[in-house]
Amino acid sequence: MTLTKTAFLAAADHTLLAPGTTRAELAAFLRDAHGLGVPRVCVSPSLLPIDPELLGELEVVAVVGFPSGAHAAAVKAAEAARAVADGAREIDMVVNRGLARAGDLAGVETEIRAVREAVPGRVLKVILESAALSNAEIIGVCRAAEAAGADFVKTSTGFDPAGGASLDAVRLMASAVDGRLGVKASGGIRTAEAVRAFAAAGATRFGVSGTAAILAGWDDPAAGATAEREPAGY
Ligand SMILES: O=C[C@H](O)COP(=O)(O)O
Repeated sequence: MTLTKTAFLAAADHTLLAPGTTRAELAAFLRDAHGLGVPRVCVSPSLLPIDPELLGELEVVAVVGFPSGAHAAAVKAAEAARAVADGAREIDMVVNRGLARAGDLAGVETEIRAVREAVPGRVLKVILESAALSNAEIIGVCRAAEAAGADFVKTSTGFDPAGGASLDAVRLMASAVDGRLGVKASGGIRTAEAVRAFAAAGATRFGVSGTAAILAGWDDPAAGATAEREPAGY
C-alpha cells in the first residue's frame, strides 16, 4: 500500500540536530513544525526543557550518546533519564558500534538495557549507524535491541561519513525485527519519492530535517526536488 501524505506526517520525526543550534534557531524550527503539522520534533538534549508556549502539542524526541555512540553506558542512561525529566517522550540512543563490530552482542544488549531501564514506559529507539556496519552486525544489533526491550531500530544519525539510510539496510532491519519493533529510516532522506521507497522497504518512522521539501514535493515532485546533502561529519 502506498504511503499517504497524512500517514507520512503521522510517522515523521521532524529533526534539528546540528551541533551549533541556538535557542533562537530552535524557536524558529518549532514555529515551522507547527506550520508543517508534524506530531514530533527530534532535538539535542541540551536544548531541553523547551518553553511550553513554543512546544504546544508537539512531542519531544531526544537523542542520546549522539552522534558517535562511544559514550559509557551509564552516561547514556543518565543522559536519557535527564532528557525524560526535561520533557522528552521518546529517546533515540546511538549504539556503541565498537561493541557491535567486535561481535560483543551481550555488551550491546547490556548498554541498551541500561538506557531502557532508565526510561521505563518511554519509546526507545536504537540508532545502529547501519552504513558503518556489516549485514551480520546489523542483524546482531537488531536482535540485541529487541532482547533489551527497545521499541524501534533506527538506521542513522545523519552525521556519519559512512552515509545515511539505505533501502537495503531498512529491508534487512525490517526482516530482522519482523514487525515486533518499528524501523526508523533517517539520514539523507530528502524527497517524497525517497520516503515512499523507504516505506515500501519496511520503514515505519522517518527521521527527516527536510520535512518541508518532502511535503512540498508530495504531489508535485518538481517542487520538492532538492540537492543531495553530504553527511555533516563530526
Ligand atoms: O535522526 C535524524 C537525522 O539526523 C536526520 O537526518 P537528515 O538531516 O539527513 O534528514
